[in-house]
Amino acid sequence: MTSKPFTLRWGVLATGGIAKTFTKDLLVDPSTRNASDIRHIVAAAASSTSVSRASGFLQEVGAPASAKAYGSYRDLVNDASVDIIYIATPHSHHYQHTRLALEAGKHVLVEKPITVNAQQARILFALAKEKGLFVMEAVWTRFFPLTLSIQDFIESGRLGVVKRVYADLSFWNDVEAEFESSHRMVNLDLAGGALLDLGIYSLTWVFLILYHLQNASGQSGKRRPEVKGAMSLYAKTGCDEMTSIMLSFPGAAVGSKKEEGEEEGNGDAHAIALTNIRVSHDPNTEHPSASPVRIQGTLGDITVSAPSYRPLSYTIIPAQNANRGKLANFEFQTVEYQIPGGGHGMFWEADECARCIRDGRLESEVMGWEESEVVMEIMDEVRRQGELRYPEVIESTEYPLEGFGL
Ligand SMILES: NC(=O)C1=CN([C@@H]2O[C@H](COP(=O)(O)OP(=O)(O)OC[C@H]3O[C@@H](n4cnc5c(N)ncnc54)[C@H](OP(=O)(O)O)[C@@H]3O)[C@@H](O)[C@H]2O)C=CC1
Ligand SMILES: O=C1OC[C@@H](O)[C@H](O)[C@H]1O
Repeated sequence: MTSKPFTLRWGVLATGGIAKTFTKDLLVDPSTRNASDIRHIVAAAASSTSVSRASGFLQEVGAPASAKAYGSYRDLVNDASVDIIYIATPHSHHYQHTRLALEAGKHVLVEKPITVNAQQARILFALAKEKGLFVMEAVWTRFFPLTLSIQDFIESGRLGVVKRVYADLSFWNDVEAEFESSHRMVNLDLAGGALLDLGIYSLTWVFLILYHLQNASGQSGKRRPEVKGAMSLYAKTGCDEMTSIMLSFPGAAVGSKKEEGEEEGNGDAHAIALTNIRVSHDPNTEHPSASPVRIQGTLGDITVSAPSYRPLSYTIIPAQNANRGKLANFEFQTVEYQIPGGGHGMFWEADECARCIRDGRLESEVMGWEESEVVMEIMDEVRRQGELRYPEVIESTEYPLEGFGL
């Protein structure tokens, strides 16, 4: 007997670039990705600019005629026919808009980075817990079958003990010519800059392996890394244009299979997380650079194709040399993926929201609250070391504040 799929009704808050991409993915038939247990309905969208912008958006993405258009975010979160709000405003606005939705009793999927600092994230998670609502940071890369397959491979122990992860997401921009000072990539009032927009993916790859896969049993929790950052600021706006982070995970190397009774811990692991808006991880597509993500175990490497936020292949490379030969039990292989259904690949995170809400879970195990919080703490620390502070109004935890279209 097949049971009816669980239906999740979405309200889209904001009508910019990623809101369009995500909403189109919501409309992709889940059966194209072999998902028969859930379905998504685009129930409404809101623009802070005008109701006509919201209706133009709904038309453009191909939403059903029943979808409602609102000219205010508050009206959207108060719509009884909406279960979950997808927040796609600039980073600076995530805290205020997530609170708006939670206070109205709605579940939330909020674009990355969840907030501009860790304290804001903590408050949101506490509020969601108090109200019994689901909240997740929309780090879509975590939900790709490719990503889960890499994690499985490492957990199986076949790569040995992971000692080092290198991850880069950087773009070759003519910053002065391409970005007006008001552009969200460089505007400090919108928490612009490389770290929060792109560097979060480099940290994501580090965390997917060296944090997420840590075996925390028998310890008081997962081991957090020590962090050293280098940051250079863009003279025109003060946002970060280059940020490089070294992380050391003491005694937290992951990957080997432990035998019964064996001591916890595989020694240290190191990571390098890079981001830049002056030079690229791959400046010339005719002559591709080395992989932007490299995971190095004692039995071999995994390299991941660019771009690191939406890779379509990875390669497993068994370590081998004249002295030691090959100890790994796998062969060199490139594994290729396609995004099904003509979508962009954002539907997998939407499916996760539906399943969590269906099952009464307030947080996802793939992108849980604690991990979002620790990543934010690292970005706070790197900013502290780099002396980058955003304007008080967007670092604030006060709510509600004027000027956020509430
Ligand atoms: N997961 C991913 O792959 C991606 C994620 N992102 C994330 O999504 C978020 C939005 O990025 P993106 O869609 O590219 O941004 P856009 O600038 O294209 O869109 C942002 C939207 O937010 C609304 N908004 C509300 N207040 C403001 C304000 N003060 N200034 C500007 N816009 C405002 C506007 O919609 P309206 O007028 O309708 O209210 C605007 O269209 C960011 O947090 C970014 O990190 C971005 C790109 C890719
Ligand atoms: O999340 C993102 O991924 C792709 C980038 O181009 C974009 O700026 C960023 O927000």
